Amino acid sequence: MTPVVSVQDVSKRYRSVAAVDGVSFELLRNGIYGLLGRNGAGKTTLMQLLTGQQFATGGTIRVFGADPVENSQVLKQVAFVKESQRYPDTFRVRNVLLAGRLLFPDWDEAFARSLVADFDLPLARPVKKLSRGMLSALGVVVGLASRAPLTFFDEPYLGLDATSRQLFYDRLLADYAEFPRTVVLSTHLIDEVSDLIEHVLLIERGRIVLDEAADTLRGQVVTLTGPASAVDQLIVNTDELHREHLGPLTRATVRGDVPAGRAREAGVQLEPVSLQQLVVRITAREAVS
Ligand SMILES: Nc1ncnc2c1ncn2[C@@H]1O[C@H](COP(=O)(O)OP(=O)(O)OP(=O)(O)O)[C@@H](O)[C@H]1O
Repeated sequence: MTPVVSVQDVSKRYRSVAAVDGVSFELLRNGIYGLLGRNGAGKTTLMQLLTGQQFATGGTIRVFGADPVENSQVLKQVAFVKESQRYPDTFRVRNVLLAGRLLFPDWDEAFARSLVADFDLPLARPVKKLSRGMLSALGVVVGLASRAPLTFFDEPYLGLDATSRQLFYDRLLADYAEFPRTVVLSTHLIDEVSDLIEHVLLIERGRIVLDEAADTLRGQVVTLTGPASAVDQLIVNTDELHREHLGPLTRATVRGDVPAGRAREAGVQLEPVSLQQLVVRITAREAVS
């Protein structure tokens, strides 16, 4: 299958900072990708590169088979919802919807209107008079109603309350089921989106350190707690992400197969690891190395 996005050895330098440092990956048609990573890891820069808003210092980027920079054929299929989105000073909420209708070929006006009602947005209010959370909700409305085949949400929910965030997740999932597309969601609220994400891209200091299906990860990462020698024997063929000592016990987080039966016999307790814990463990390890 031809990927929607193909990135090969791409870098972006800002003077001495390597914001993106030789990354290669693909985004396939119809999937919800979580683009995760710590502050300053390079997530926004990567999305700017993929949406033609920045020039790469090196490497090759193909979006729908072509270079996205100043390519209207590509860019009309791409929506980029960012926390810092600016609108013209005179715009009211309804002007933003009109702009969406004009910009995006797959825009669904009825869906946009129902989302506006869901988020309780006042159509006639000037955008600059919206609260912080309402502004974020407006971005979410545009991103969802655009039905763009490639949609980026870059931390779209600054100021959004928990109920509105849940509304976003629910509407995204329901609409995605009916109109599958490629969605990239960058967020620090990993626990909240862990059931939504089908594929994880983890970036740390400009490099991709994890590119894996979420289902694969769910079964693969565990924490073992038990006597050190028993833990050590069980994890010989795994990738150790973290280890701590709790008195006589060792607690190790690993990626790989750990035989549950043998663990039980050895008095070692196995616990699943959440996506958020996994991200914390991997980024902490990368920071040390
Ligand atoms: N225009 C710029 N000029 C100089 N440095 C920049 C510029 N934009 C980003 N950077 C640097 O590039 C690195 C990556 O920044 P980026 O905004 O992509 O990170 P991020 O993963 O989106 O972070 P956060 O989660 O905090 O939003 C940071 O060190 C940042 O300071």
